[in-house]
Amino acid sequence: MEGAGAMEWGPLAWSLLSRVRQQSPLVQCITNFVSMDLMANVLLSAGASPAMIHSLEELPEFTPNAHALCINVGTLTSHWLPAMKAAASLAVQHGKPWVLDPVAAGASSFRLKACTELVDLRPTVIRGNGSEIMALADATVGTAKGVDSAHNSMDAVEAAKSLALSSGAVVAVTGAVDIITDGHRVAGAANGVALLQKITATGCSVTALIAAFVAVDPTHAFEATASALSIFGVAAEMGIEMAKGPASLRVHLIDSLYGIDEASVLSRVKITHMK
Ligand SMILES: Nc1ncnc2c1ncn2[C@@H]1O[C@H](COP(=O)(O)OP(=O)(O)OP(=O)(O)O)[C@@H](O)[C@H]1O
Ligand SMILES: Cc1ncsc1CCO
Ligand SMILES: [Mg+2]
Repeated sequence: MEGAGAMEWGPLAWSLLSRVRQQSPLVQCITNFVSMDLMANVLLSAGASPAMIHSLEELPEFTPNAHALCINVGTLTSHWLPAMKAAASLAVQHGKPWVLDPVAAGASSFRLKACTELVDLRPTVIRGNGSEIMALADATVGTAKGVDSAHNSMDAVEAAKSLALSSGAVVAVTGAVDIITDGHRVAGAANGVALLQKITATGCSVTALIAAFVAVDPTHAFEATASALSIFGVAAEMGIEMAKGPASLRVHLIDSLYGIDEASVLSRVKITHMK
């Protein structure tokens, strides 16, 4: 696939979603207990195939067969970390893309160190909220508010660029405008609704959706990441038209992602190059 320089974002995002639906990539998720259900359902509704498999013993047989891996440290313990590291190493060894969600990276030194060690294992994409990306880029504990962001995504643009350059990953910061950067290019995806912040694990789930999109076009991680973020936001925009609050938005978000068609993607995707 061509890069977005030569293509419009709408058709590109539609083409990637179509590939996810056709190829149904197997996405291994090592994720927190809170997000497992929503993450698996978001992946299924987009057409991908989720597998929440995290035991160290299974990884050598399972991870090489996955099309992408998503690692999320939300409910991290010292027992889970070795499996996360082993899975990341296997993914890299077998040429599979992997995506890191550094949940609450600045909440404790244990968590920050774990996230830094995972970044050293060369994720294809890192997706976090503003506070998480700033904590990780500056290697600082204490600036975050638990798993929720205390910063706007725009506050984290420079941190995202420096993390992208130091890690080699595409870095995405979610917020009112989602920022996507490889350290050189910066794009903004302006889809989504503020009420998503009142549904736990929507950020975790969009990270897994990024893994599914990168699975079908691993050599264009920047474009795949922006497209996944925008499509998720479009599904939320369509879902909110039917929702009465966070609980029903959660349901309509999944329905909208499942049913989203080409016309909706082409008319609603709002991605712009910022640099
Ligand atoms: N103010 C906003 N307006 C529109 N969309 C938003 C806004 N804030 C967040 N979003 C969207 O909500 C989703 C989750 O992003 P958020 O930054 O809240 O993730 P998070 O903090 O990691 O969430 P969680 O930890 O609960 O999974 C993304 O799709 C993002 O684009
Ligand atoms: C609420 C919560 N706590 C740890 S992980 C998680 C899900 C949102 O990140
Ligand atoms: Mg999060």
